[in-house]
Amino acid sequence: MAPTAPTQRPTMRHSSAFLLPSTAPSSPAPGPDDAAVAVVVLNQPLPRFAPLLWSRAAVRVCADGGANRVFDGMPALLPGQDPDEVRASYKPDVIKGDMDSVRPEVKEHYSNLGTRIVDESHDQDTTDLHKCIAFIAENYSATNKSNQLSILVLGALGGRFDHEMGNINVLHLFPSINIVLLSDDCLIFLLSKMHTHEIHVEKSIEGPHCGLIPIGMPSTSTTTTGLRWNLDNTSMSFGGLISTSNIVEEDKLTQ
Ligand SMILES: Nc1ncnc2c1ncn2[C@@H]1O[C@H](COP(=O)(O)OP(=O)(O)OP(=O)(O)O)[C@@H](O)[C@H]1O
Ligand SMILES: Cc1ncc(C[n+]2csc(CCO)c2C)c(N)n1
Repeated sequence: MAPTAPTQRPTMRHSSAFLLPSTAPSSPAPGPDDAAVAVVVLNQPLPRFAPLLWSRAAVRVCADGGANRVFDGMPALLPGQDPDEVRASYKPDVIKGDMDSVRPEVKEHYSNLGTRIVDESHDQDTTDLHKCIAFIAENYSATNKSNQLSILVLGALGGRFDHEMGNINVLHLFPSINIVLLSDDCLIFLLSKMHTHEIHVEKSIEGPHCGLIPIGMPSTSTTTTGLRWNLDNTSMSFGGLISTSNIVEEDKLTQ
């Protein structure tokens, strides 16, 4: 019998250039060839780089109580500026969720400025983040055919563990969308098995640590380049090997 040809998986490119200040001398900030960015704000303290990412985003969505964080937190992160002006400039396009956390005066404030309010209080089986990603996938990904859309989720890590797990589950629910979960200290994304992956590391702002964690299911065979402890056709699972405290050695990692 003839050997089966190896199946070609498309390559997904990952870059955190969206976090670079526009004044960085060596690496340019995101340009026209970079992915279009959508920002989702969760109900957690805003990361310090929230104003930068907000200003780079093509669409800004607040998950329910995330709107309170923008209302209270953007003026706090920009102390030299008038709070009312900050609130007028940092206006969400959409607030979506089951609306049990957004304060009534915050909802009214943004509604009066033209923010679209999508009340899904009837759905108590999906999280507010899930609702927001589904909304972006339905309404915005088709308009970005030439440019891959990256969805940056602010405040997704470092809070309540059940919420963190719910946030990670959303990565598995939308494996072909490039979703990045962010906090002040960490960023994570899914390396879907439908793709191979190229990760461009911005050493000025990320690393040197990089973990590969088989969350959700074991990985039967993982091969990497660019790390200090590369995997070579290695399986990973909880109860077996998982790659924590690995270290980035090159600007480009592959998996
Ligand atoms: N402590 C947290 N840690 C991580 N993510 C969070 C945390 N709190 C909220 N989130 C995220 O923000 C989204 C909106 O939060 P919000 O508090 O409005 O949700 P909720 O459904 O009312 O939560 P709860 O389970 O507390 O009723 C959630 O869907 C979740 O993704
Ligand atoms: C098995 C099961 N566990 C938990 C919930 C609760 N829940 C999950 S998502 C959500 C909405 C949060 O905004 C709520 C209340 C459920 N429905 N089903």
